[in-house]
Formats: sequence, C-alpha cells, structure tokens
Amino acid sequence: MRIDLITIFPEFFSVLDVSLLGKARQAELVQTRVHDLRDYAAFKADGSPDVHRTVDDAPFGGGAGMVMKPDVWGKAIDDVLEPGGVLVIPSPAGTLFTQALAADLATAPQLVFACGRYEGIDARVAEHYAAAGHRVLEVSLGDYVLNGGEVAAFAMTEAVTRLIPGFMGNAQSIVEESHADGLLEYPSYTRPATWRGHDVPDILLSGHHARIEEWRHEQQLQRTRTRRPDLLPPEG
Ligand SMILES: Nc1ccccc1-c1cnco1
Repeated sequence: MRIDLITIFPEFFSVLDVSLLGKARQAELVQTRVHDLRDYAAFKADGSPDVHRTVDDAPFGGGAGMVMKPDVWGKAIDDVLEPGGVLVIPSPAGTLFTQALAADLATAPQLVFACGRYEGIDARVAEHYAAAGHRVLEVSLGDYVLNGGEVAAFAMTEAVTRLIPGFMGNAQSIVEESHADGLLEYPSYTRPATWRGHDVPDILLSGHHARIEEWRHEQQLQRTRTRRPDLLPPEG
C-alpha cells in the first residue's frame, strides 16, 4: 500500500520514520510520501508567480476564518492520486472513523490524505474527485475540534497500516483487540500477582482456559454496557 499525505506542515509526519509504521515501511508493506501543499501554490490561477504561495482565501458568503483554495488542492491531488486510490479528507463534518472503516481502507492500493487547516477545504475539491470516479471519504475521528487534519490523518494511518497482513507480528493480538469483535477489550494483568494490596482476579491464575475465556467475555460485555452502550447490538 502507498500512503500519501498532503499538508502545509510536512515536518509533522517525520515521526512516521520512527513509529511502528517505520518497521512496516522497511518491510515494504507500506510506502509513505509526504507532500507540501505550498509546493503547488507557486503560481496563481492566472499563471503569474505567487511569491507568498497562498493556499487560502476568504470564504464566499462571509464568515470568520479562511478557506483553502480549490485550485491549489487540485494541482496537488492531480499530482498524487492514482487510479484506484482513495481520497481521505479528515473533517469534523465527516463520517465517524471506525475499526470497520480501518479494515476497509487497509485493502486499498493507495490512500491520499488531504490534511486541511483553517476553516477547511473548498467543498468543490471533494465533489470534483468523486465526480471523476474516485472514492472520496470525509472522515471524523470524533465529536471534538482539532486545528487541522494532520493529527487525524496520522491516527487513521496507524489504525489502517497495522491491519495490513504481515504488519503486526502477532495476528492473534489484532483479533483480540477492542472493537475487533464489536466489544471493548477485557482488563489485562501481569506480574506481580499482588501489587499495593490489589490482587489479580483468581480466575486468571486458575489455569482453567475455558472459564478464563468465559470470564473475559463477560468482562467485555460489562465494560461495553457501562462505557459504550452504543456499541451493543439492539435488544431482540
Ligand atoms: N477538527 C478538524 C479540523 C480539521 C480537520 C479535521 C478535524 C477533525 C477530524 N476529526 C475531528 O475533527
């Protein structure tokens, strides 16, 4: 898989070289490329040089803040997006990112993250590439406000790449994770068996694997009921 990240803060993604993702890149499972959006803003729409490499402008209809220019984004995405590639636009107005969507995106040949700042990217950019036949997703990490798409793109990149076959050493650990089976993960413990007067649940020291599995599933249900009832299947 190739992952391209387009941003006005390319240095933000230098951490990709040292994270868990770094190993995958060495293993040739993932190729990542970071692109500076300002490299596509050297010339104005009329072809004259833009020494300021402007990437934003005032919103039509008024309102606070600035909107990122469609012509600059169009040049960048044209240069990067390949046939079959998915254009992912992190946005507070997007559909919610989930483990299911991460697994879906892990099968794509290419992801292009368009990391917007300010008040967002001109809406015609998503419209244009969808009309051209590309899969375009506006995706939110949750109901809170970030300053731009970079943090969201990095989180989604990690969630997706770790699901690429061969990336995680222990495939079983992916299966047992929270959200993998739709429920939150059970609590985990390790030595010492007693720590500051707190004991590990006896069942985990019993060696009775069937009962341990049953206890763990009950813990998952209990946690999901109390912390994330929205994840539970409807009654019935
Ligand atoms: N607030 C934001 C601003 C810009 C790009 C993405 C976001 C975002 C993504 N998920 C939540 O917020």
